[in-house]
Order: sequence, then C-alpha cells, then structure tokens
Amino acid sequence: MTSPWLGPAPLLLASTSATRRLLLESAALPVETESPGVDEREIEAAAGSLSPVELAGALARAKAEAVAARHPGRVVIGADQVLALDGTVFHKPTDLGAARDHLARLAGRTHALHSAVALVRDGSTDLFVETAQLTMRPLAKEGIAAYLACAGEARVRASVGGYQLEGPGIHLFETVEGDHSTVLGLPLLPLLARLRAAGLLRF
Ligand SMILES: Nc1nc2c(ncn2[C@H]2C[C@H](O)[C@@H](COP(=O)(O)OP(=O)(O)OP(=O)(O)O)O2)c(=O)[nH]1
Repeated sequence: MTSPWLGPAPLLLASTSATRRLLLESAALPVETESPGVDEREIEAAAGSLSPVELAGALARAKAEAVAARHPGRVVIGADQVLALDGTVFHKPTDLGAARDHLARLAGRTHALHSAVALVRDGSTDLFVETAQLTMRPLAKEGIAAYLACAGEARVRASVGGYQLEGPGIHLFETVEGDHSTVLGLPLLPLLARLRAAGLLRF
C-alpha cells in the first residue's frame, strides 16, 4: 500500500491513546508515538475558569508542544477530549464504581464530547476543537450494571465517558451527533484537511 503521506518523517503523535494511533494508521498514515509527559490535572488546575472547550484546547496544545520541543522539524499532533454535561467536566473513570456513577449521571441526558487537536509544524501550532453531542438512553441501575459487566473494567476505564462507541457502549445511546472519529477522540476530517493544505498528503 502506498501511503498518502508526503512528510519527510512519520507523523509524531503526542499521545498514549491506542485509539488515536489506530485512527491515524487506519488512514494509512505512518505514525510514531511519544507520551507527552505533561500533568493534565496540574494544567487544568492552573487553567482556572476555562470552558470545557478551552480546557480541551489547552491540554491538546500542551501535549503537542511538549513533544514538538523535543523533536524539532517533526509534524506533531496532540489531542485531548473533554466530556461536559451542563458545564461539568468528567474525567476517565478510575474504576467500575466511578464508571457506574458517571453513567447514572449521563443516563437520559445529552452530553458533549469536545475533541481538541493541536497540530505543530515549523514552530507554529494550529489548534481546533470538534464537538459531538451524545444522548444517552434512560438507564436503570440494573441496565448500567449489565453494561459494565459486558464492557469490563479495562474498556470502561480507557475512555472519558466510560464507553467505547465502537464497542458495547453503542447500546447506551439514543442518538449520536458528530463524526465518529470526534467521538473516539481524534477528529480526522479537519485534521486531514489541514495536513492536505500543508502539502503533506498525496491526495
Ligand atoms: N476506543 C474508544 N476510545 C474512546 C472513545 N471515547 C473516548 N475514547 C478515548 C480516546 C482517548 O484515548 C480518551 C480520551 O482521554 P484523553 O483525551 O485524556 O486521552 P488519553 O489520556 O487517553 O491519552 P493522551 O492524553 O492523549 O496520552 O478516551 C470511544 O468511543 N472509543
């Protein structure tokens, strides 16, 4: 397969997310990954009164710029996803109990997933945020328990909402508005448009 990538070196993804890496590889792009090594909670605490969208952008920028500083000349992508319900920000559940609490609060409501991407090239950062709106079914605690038993702790803890839409999480929803890749945490269409505009893609 001839990759569409025209860059001199593989894309450098400043992320520990296997999901994000898979999304880029599924687009036939050569990817290297490096952990950003930034303290997200510290950035969030310092961010003070940022909106969820601004917080996602600040975290994506911090991750990308931290890795770009270590690899001058590379095209670096950082990303962050924030789940917001009525302005309250949710973080990845630390265990099944936390996931159960999250889902009880999200059930029957519409929440936003703000997926921010920071693209760093030649010392400049291009930042954008895409939002998906997800309406979760009303779920009794028995339904939530059955979902958690089906999904399992590893899958539940791997994503900010406690669900993986391409997995059993799909059962939780009435409607999903927004691009699938935005839900998974790396909005591909606007990212590819920017890489194409920079002359980094063959087509
Ligand atoms: N496979 C899958 N992953 C999802 C889904 N929704 C969210 N995620 C994942 C993508 C990200 O890995 C994670 C969002 O959390 P973060 O933006 O903090 O990224 P994470 O800490 O995983 O990695 P990073 O900070 O980039 O090193 O949740 C989904 O529906 N399916």
